[in-house]
Amino acid sequence: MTDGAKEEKLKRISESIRAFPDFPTKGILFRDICPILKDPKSLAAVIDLFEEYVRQNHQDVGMIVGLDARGFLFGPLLAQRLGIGFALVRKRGKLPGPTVSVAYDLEYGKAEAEIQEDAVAPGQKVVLIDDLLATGGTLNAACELMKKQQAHVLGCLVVVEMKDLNGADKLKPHTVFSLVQY
Ligand SMILES: O=P(O)(O)OC[C@H]1O[C@H](OP(=O)(O)OP(=O)(O)O)[C@H](O)[C@@H]1O
Ligand SMILES: Nc1ncnc2[nH]cnc12
Repeated sequence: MTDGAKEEKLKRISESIRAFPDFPTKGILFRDICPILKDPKSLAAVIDLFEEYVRQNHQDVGMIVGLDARGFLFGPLLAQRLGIGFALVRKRGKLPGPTVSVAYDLEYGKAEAEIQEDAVAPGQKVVLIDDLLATGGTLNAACELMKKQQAHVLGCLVVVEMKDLNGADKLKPHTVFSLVQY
């Protein structure tokens, strides 16, 4: 992809993100990615850029792992493009069968992340995906789950990174690739 094509895609994506003050609680500036999904070119741009990044940086990825709920909007599309599978990390209590879970904090509350025991294989190389990185609590919990399952995290992908909350620091040594930064 040329630099010009990349710039054009990034512009279209950033124009498709809205901000809502004081949602879901006072003091939070909520970055809403819903308009990306309403615009097929913007959604395709997200997947194009993620696909190129993964092909260039994580050639040996075996599975895309997406985070509840907005990671599910992008993850399966990317996995299809790459010709690999997709696994779900869900909020606690949603998945049947044997599961493993990890508790975590996020920008506006607490939650527990869960994965089915057989979702990823020991030694499998995975890339994690979500819509947004804020404090890093959610992606960090997913990294913990991968560790418990002895899967190897190659890196994390997000559409939006809230730089001032330093989520990327919490995820070290894992890397974060983001498309739009605030
Ligand atoms: O970096 P953090 O501080 O952990 O915050 C980021 C997470 O918060 C949001 O999800 P949320 O838990 O609100 O759930 P949803 O996707 O189901 O709306 C967002 O989609 C990320 O998953
Ligand atoms: N500011 C924010 N906007 C959208 N999703 C979020 N998840 C955590 N913080 C968020």
